[in-house]
Amino acid sequence: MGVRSLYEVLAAARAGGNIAVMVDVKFRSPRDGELIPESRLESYVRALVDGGVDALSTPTDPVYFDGSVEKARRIRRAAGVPLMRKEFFRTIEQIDESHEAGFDAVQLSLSTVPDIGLFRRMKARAERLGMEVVVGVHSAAQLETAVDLGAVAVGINNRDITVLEMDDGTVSLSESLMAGLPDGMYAISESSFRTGADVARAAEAGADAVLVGTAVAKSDDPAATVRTLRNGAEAWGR
Ligand SMILES: O=C(O)c1ccccc1NCC(=O)[C@H](O)[C@H](O)COP(=O)(O)O
Repeated sequence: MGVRSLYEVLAAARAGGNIAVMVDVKFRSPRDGELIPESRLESYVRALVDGGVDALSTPTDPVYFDGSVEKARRIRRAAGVPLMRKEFFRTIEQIDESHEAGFDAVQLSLSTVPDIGLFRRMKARAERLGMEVVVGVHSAAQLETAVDLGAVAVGINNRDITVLEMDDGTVSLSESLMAGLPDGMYAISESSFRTGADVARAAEAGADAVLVGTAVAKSDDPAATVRTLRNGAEAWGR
């Protein structure tokens, strides 16, 4: 089994002057419809691992993203890399459930958990269980809140999850927020990557990782796509 710490993946990328490649295993999206048929789950995840993916995430929401904790368990069994849960978290019990399902990390997004008291309790509970916490942000004000919360890592979502990512999203959001990132805080630039040039922009802005979902799911050869991204994003999406 490989490294199961997302923080370590981010630290290694920063130390090596690289950008880590994370893939969001998303079965459908409100914007694009079906992306990965359930019957392809294991072969898709194995292809990502073959391509050298550094870490994975998956949205477990069943309504909009066709995810589930059961599918997450299958991803867990198919891959030894760090696995992060994305969800419209509502309760502390979902944090316990995440740990029990084998997630290494949870992304708690300030857009979807705006109650800071609840946010703090969820974060503390996750950390007490030994999980890592990525604080999801979509604005400069949320980045300030993430700093106040003592975030180790932020996920800068270039798309707006409150409109179910129906917006186009652009890496320029990551570029502008990265300028206010404190030293020592890790950053994942998430969503809306279509070309190598987008990834190169995130890397130049100082992101430690990119999180790509739709573009990898839609590619004819997901392993080759991940490999291209890891070897230098320039050749991707041309
Ligand atoms: O970001 C969240 O907090 C979230 C919560 C619940 C369901 C989904 C959520 N995010 C989804 C994503 O962030 C994207 O699927 C991911 O970044 C990949 O985006 P894309 O490459 O544009 O498909």
